[in-house]
Amino acid sequence: MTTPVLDVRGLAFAYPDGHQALFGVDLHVHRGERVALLGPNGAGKTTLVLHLNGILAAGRGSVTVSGLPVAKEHLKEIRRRVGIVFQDPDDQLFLGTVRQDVAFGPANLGLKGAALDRRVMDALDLVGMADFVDRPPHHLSYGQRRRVAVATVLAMEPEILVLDEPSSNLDPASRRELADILRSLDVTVLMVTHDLPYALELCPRSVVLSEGVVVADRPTFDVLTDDELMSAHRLELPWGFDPRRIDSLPR
Ligand SMILES: Nc1ncnc2c1ncn2[C@@H]1O[C@H](COP(=O)(O)OP(=O)(O)OP(=O)(O)O)[C@@H](O)[C@H]1O
Repeated sequence: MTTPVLDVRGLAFAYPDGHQALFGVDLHVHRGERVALLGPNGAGKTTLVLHLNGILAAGRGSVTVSGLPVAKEHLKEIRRRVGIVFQDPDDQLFLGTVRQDVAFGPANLGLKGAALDRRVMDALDLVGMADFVDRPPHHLSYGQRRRVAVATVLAMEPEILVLDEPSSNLDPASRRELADILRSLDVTVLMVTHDLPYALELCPRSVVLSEGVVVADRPTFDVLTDDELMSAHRLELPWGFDPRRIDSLPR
């Protein structure tokens, strides 16, 4: 078996006020997988994600990314390997142009000149935003800003792309276009979402976190059709959506 890209073992964490948010979480993600992280509000999903690039430090247990422990001495490399796209694109876009925002991370790693330009354009091409390279991000629509936020992370050539609620606030066409983009990328994906049809469409595997514990780690279809599991952990499908009536599932 190859080394997992993401290897979380026995991760436990309490916030400074004493609230225990994670109780011994195990999660192994291999190269090329797309995994959905599901669970009700307050389950600990964000807390887990914030451990993946060292924003929070494990109380107990460990996180490694392609064999490298998430620890203070490796943070720069860990943050290159783990690209997190936060829910609000405006948390990620803060410079004058799309080019500057996408160049920011790779320039910090020392890339310059033509190599930096190529990296920026390649990342924007992947999300279909190359024509917007000289536009100010605040002149773009929300869906376009989300794509540029994904490009800022792709420009770092991460080993794992972590997306927090990628479909939120997108209109149906933008939601589908982003799904097409994510499916086309040659990168390992961990996606936090409450949008269960999106999880089914994009992620063959789902991990369900509830009250700081992994309660299921199975094919997404199996999770979404397990009525007992779904109702026990406050997971609900949108009205009228039946996973059994989907023609083809992602691989
Ligand atoms: N800074 C903090 N201090 C204390 N408790 C916190 C803090 N941040 C989160 N929590 C608590 O930790 C638990 C897990 O929160 P977390 O944000 O990880 O959940 P989540 O699964 O991401 O929820 P949501 O789906 O609502 O985004 C919750 O009970 C929350 O109230």
